[in-house]
Amino acid sequence: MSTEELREEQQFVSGLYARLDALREEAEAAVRASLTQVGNGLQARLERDVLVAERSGLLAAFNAGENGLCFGRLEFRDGRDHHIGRIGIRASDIERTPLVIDWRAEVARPFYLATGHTPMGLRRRRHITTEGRDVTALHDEILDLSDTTRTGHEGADADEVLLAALDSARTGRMHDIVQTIQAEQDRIIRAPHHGVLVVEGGPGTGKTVVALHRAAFLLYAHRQLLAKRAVLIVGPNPAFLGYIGEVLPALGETGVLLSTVGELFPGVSATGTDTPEAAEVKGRAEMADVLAAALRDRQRTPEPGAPVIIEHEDGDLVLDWTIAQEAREAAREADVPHNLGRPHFAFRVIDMLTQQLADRLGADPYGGPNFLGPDDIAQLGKAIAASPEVHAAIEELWPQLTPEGFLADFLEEPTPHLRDEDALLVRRPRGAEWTAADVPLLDEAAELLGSDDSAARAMAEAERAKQIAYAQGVLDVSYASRTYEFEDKDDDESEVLLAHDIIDAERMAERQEEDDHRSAAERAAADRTWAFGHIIVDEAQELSAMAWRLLMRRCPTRSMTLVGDPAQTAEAGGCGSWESILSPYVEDRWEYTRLGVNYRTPVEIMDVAAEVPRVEHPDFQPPSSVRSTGVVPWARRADDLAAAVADAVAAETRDDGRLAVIAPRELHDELAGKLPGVTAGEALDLTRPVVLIDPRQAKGLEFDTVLVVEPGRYGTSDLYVALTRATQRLGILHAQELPVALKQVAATP
Ligand SMILES: Nc1ncnc2c1ncn2[C@@H]1O[C@H](COP(=O)(O)OP(=O)(O)OP(=O)(O)O)[C@@H](O)[C@H]1O
Repeated sequence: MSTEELREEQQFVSGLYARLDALREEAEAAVRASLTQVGNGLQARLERDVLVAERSGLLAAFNAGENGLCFGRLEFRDGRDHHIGRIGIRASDIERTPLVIDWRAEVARPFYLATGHTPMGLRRRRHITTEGRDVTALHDEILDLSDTTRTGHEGADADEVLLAALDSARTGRMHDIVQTIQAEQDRIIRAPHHGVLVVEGGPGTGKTVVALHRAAFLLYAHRQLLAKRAVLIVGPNPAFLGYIGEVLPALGETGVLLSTVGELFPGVSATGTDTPEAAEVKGRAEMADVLAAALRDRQRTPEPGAPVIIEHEDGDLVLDWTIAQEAREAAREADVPHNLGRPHFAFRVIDMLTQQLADRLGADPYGGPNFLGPDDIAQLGKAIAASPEVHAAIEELWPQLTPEGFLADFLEEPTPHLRDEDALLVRRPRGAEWTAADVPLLDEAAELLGSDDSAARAMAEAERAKQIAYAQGVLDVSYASRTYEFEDKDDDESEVLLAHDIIDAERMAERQEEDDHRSAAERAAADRTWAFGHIIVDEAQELSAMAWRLLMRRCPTRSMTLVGDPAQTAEAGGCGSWESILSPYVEDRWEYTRLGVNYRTPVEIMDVAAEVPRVEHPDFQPPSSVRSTGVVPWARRADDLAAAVADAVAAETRDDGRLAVIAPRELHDELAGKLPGVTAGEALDLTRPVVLIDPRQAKGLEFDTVLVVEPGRYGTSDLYVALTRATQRLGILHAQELPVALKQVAATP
């Protein structure tokens, strides 16, 4: 191995870190200085905010650059020579020469796509491995076969770097894969952002990690739009979101909101749980009509012949079926949400009651015209409109409702709108905790109800227009700030990232509203009506039809990436096929793509796991595993299951890496008692060496070693998920019979 090459690369990388340090210090100093700057007036505040925002964004990127700043090098046949890194950095010279190119730039693509067959102009591709700031290894691939120059770092196996990454011990947190993105993954990451892209693939094919890199790529390629509208990533549960939460910050990206569907109704935290059957009922598409019908029932009339009598200073008012019916029709014809229809209803009722009173008070006993003039009638109308009794009667017939109040009423008594057997499943007393399956229903209710904030909106809009106009002026004069070091686009269209690109006038103005310094993602989290720039849904196969309605409302442009695996569907309410999910929203205008290589599970484990779906689908083909470890899965029968699990955990725990015991929930208490220091329950800490989870919690996660306990009690898809979580070793412990699919697993005493 040539130490000279290594030394030269080290020198380059050290220089790069020195530049990173300088840039970071500059940015920190700028933030500090701006924060202490007490300028006078709005302009000074705006300028300060611009600076703080752009420098803070840069700081996040610089901090991300600390680990694995530079990991590749491309030498082209035409003499071009580029280093590839996590972020782009330029030198301080007058030309602002790119030192390292952002992995997302077009010019970096051959790093991921070039092959001996299609070298994309490359002579040599180098993988640079670093630990901290030290270069520890180089792997070179010669792509131009006529080139006879050798560096001494040509590896026998081009996949060495990938395999080292796949073999490494797990930490309980997902890591980025910028150094080893595979060609099939690269195409998905960089696919155009318009429209719906479905990414399907079996366990371990990189769906999640690819989706996260896609978010990073889209934020890079469409920064202006997405910094403003933010990207939403939806995952199945909070533990999973914790597991993937470090990937985007490690790529320098912060404009992303990670959320479960249950967290998407601001002000409501879904702490309750539903039975799977209740969740299934609540998730059905027909619930939209059911809620609409329940709401129509809240728009009432008195029974014919049993009018509401309202005491009034000028005599009783009779609000009968005819008046209420006519007012209700008029309000419904307005075709607006319920709460916005209420003023229409109230207006008609007041109008008709006024007429009623006027007819009575001004009647000419001799049959002539009414004595009252228009002014008198207007006076009567005012008095009626101000009457608390009249308001109470209107409220009774067409109440002002909140989504929470309306849904709580509905769940307390879901008949007659639901069939008896379904009503039995979802019925619950008022005041019960909200569940994740309630959130799409609350969102639906909010849509049906609307809120009468038109006056407030008009005022806010006028104020905003003023702010935008002013902020635009400030931006125009204050940007001589071409001090960005970022390499942001490929060489051909090389362009320095301007402050304008990061903060435009609109966003600037938004920042000013009530001194609102939150990021777009933070503001989006607090706003039910926020329209995201792009939505990524992981484990998309699990979402109910009602959850899809909620998500589609959050993404009117339908710029979405959906990743999932129908074979892993666990929720009874999960949608059956991509067609059935998507056709109501985009018909057949969506792209479908598949990932076919399993990067997680070695072939020995996958052979065992694949037998599970094959019981029902004999032709089932799992993704092909990229690795083989020679370690064969085992099964052990034990009467004292908890003791056997404790022994197995002791035997399988390694110094580094993570072990998961996956067991049915009802065994958790007993198992936890035998596993000191284990983490379990809702507040899981996945970074701990041993975790105890049930199959649903295991979704999307991975561990070095997995012990699956009592698999006979799992459903097919839960079992398939559980068996495909290990990167190295799989053991099965059972007291009951093994399911047929696992009978072949080597039994150990
Ligand atoms: N190109 C790659 N380089 C390095 N590691 C990779 C690559 N692709 C995938 N991986 C790793 O493979 C593992 C599985 O990836 P991921 O969790 O994204 O798969 P998945 O398809 O979402 O799986 P599942 O459906 O089972 O949840 C992760 O550890 C991921 O980092």
